[in-house]
Amino acid sequence: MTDVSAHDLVVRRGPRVVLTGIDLAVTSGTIIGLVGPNGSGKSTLLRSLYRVVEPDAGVVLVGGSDVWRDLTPRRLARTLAVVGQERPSEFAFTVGEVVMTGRTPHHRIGRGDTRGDVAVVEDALARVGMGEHTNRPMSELSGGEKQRVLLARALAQQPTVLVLDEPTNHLDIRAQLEIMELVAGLGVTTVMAVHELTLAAAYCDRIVLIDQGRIVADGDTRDVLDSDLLSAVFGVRVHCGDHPLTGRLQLSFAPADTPSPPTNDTKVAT
Ligand SMILES: Nc1ncnc2c1ncn2[C@@H]1O[C@H](COP(=O)(O)OP(=O)(O)OP(=O)(O)O)[C@@H](O)[C@H]1O
Repeated sequence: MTDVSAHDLVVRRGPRVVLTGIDLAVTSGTIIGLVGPNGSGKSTLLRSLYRVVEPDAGVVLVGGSDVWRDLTPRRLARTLAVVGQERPSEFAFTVGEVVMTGRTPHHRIGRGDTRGDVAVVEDALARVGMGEHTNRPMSELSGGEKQRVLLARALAQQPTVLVLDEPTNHLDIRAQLEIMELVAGLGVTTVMAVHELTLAAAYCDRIVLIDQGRIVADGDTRDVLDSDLLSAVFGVRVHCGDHPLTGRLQLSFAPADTPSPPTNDTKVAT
């Protein structure tokens, strides 16, 4: 098991400060949901965790190692797998070939794929419901199928840390729930950026709310996904209630200027 932390991170892009004063601690085996408006800095924070954006100040530790000073990208990839927003240029390859690239960090240079690698790839594809698609070209897959394949590639890395940037992008509602159930069942330390706040509420152990490059709340799901806080950050009306089917937190939204119906007795932020 591996924990992840960030200490006093600052990221600048040209004259802009994109992230500042970021402190984050992710305990082994927990799922953290990173939520916030467009452009608030979620992807930049994730990219600094997976060693693509080097912070201008501060430190990122994965399993106690400083990702920039102690780890090469290859060594980090033996521990940490990513499903990012970047779309790889691998669409000339088959599904099986793309997922097999997840085994590369574990290969000695020059070693070919083993039967063990093939078994890991088959298992990863089966887990995301793509076991029948191994030989199809990536170029012909739908957006949701591609997203599942990219998750399978991350699983094939056999990581102890997963970083997911909008993992349910392009997925239909059933697939969203299946993927979140799968991730929750892995028991792997997970940091994910999520726009679907009801999904974040259902599957994350903790929520970190980020706005304009700063963490504005970090805590239990029901404390952070609070109607007043979300209303202030997103500029919309928010209703928090219990999901009628699961009892988990459920959120509904309306434009800021929406009047309440006459007999509304539920908690709604204005
Ligand atoms: N390389 C860059 N150069 C200039 N500005 C950048 C760069 N990368 C990110 N930014 C800016 O930093 C801010 C944060 O971007 P980021 O992608 O981290 O936001 P986000 O919260 O992931 O947004 P979204 O929800 O829209 O995906 C944005 O305003 C973005 O335009």
